[in-house]
Amino acid sequence: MDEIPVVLVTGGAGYIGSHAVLALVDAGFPVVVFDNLSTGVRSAVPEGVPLIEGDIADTDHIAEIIQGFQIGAIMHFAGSIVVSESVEKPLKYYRNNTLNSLGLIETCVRTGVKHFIFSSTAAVYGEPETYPIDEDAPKRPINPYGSSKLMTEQMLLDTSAADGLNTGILRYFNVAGADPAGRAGQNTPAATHLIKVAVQAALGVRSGISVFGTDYDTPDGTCIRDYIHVSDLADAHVLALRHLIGKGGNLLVNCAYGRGFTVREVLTAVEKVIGRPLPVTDAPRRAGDPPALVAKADRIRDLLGWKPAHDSLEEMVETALAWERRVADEAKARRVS
Ligand SMILES: NC(=O)c1ccc[n+]([C@@H]2O[C@H](COP(=O)([O-])OP(=O)(O)OC[C@H]3O[C@@H](n4cnc5c(N)ncnc54)[C@H](O)[C@@H]3O)[C@@H](O)[C@H]2O)c1
Ligand SMILES: O=c1ccn([C@@H]2O[C@H](COP(=O)(O)OP(=O)(O)O[C@H]3O[C@H](CO)[C@H](O)[C@H](O)[C@H]3O)[C@@H](O)[C@H]2O)c(=O)[nH]1
Repeated sequence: MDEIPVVLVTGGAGYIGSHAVLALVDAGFPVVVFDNLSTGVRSAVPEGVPLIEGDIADTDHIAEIIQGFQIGAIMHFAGSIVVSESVEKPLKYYRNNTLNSLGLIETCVRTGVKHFIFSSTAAVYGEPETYPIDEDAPKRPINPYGSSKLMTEQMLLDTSAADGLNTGILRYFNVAGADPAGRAGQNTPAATHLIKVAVQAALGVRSGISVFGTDYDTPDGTCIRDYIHVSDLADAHVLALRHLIGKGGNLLVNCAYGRGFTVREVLTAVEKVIGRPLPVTDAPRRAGDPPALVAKADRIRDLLGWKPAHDSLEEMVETALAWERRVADEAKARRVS
């Protein structure tokens, strides 16, 4: 590989961004993190990696950083991510995920950044008519979160065609787990993700867990999702960057394993790992939730040679649990001292 760009990671203090930072550093890329710490935390950024606190809305600040650090590639994780909140506060999502991305993309073009990798989502597909969902399936988001991300995808594709920005659009399905070496995990205390909430309930950090919707048209009535381990996803980002550096152009891939689990199956896996039942309550459907999202996940393997290394539900649960135990132990130690 002839070019080793300095990579600016927006949202690098967050859950997925912090794992991508580890993967980039492990692969030998110089990295700079930019984050407003709205949900991310300073401690998620490894020692030796500069963390610049700021908001992606501040394009002058971004331009200064791009020029100062001679940034050649951007991985854009910063955004608002809670589907149900997007239904209640759509404009927050259009501002942070669409408008702020527009400013960032414009700044990249203006300052000559060559490569841009974007965190998109399975939520762009809405309620697909055929399964598994391939990348060319119709995009009909059913919540503002998905719409806000789809608009950014389109801006990137158009900018790539007009200005030659090499663009990687990575549509993540449901991301779970934590770094198997224990260096990172999901830090957001109010996180809403199923596996995170379930392991917190297992440890008594939460009093229990609700199953949102038990009357979906699925084998056990609960929603189906295609869960992907965060470290496999982080590796996919490094491969995507290498692909753009080597080949240029565009890349648009689903990031998933291509198989789904119901909410109840996930909770059973957590119970198996902890060896006891969870305090589970059935609850009404949550706004904006599609019944099933399972990917056709061949393109990422074919184009990038991606080989998942952590693709068992058990490992996702175990690594999430190990991280949550560590966070709980640290909090306990702080209370005692
Ligand atoms: N977690 C998932 O299952 C999932 C699935 C699909 C797509 N995604 C996408 O992946 C990306 C990362 O998600 P995550 O789960 O790591 O969430 P996260 O909340 O842990 O990380 C987002 C990070 O962006 C920062 N941020 C938010 N708005 C910002 C702004 N205006 N300026 C600067 N920093 C800002 C936050 O402080 C945080 O560190 C998001 O774009 C999300 O939409 C996540
Ligand atoms: O306490 C909980 C939490 C979740 N669920 C259910 O578990 C499934 C997964 O929910 P998550 O909140 O873990 O994830 P989402 O599918 O809502 O959304 C996630 O994956 C999407 C892509 O599939 C988006 O990108 C989004 O950012 C990301 O949070 C859903 O059916 C949800 O209703 C529960 O039953 N109880």
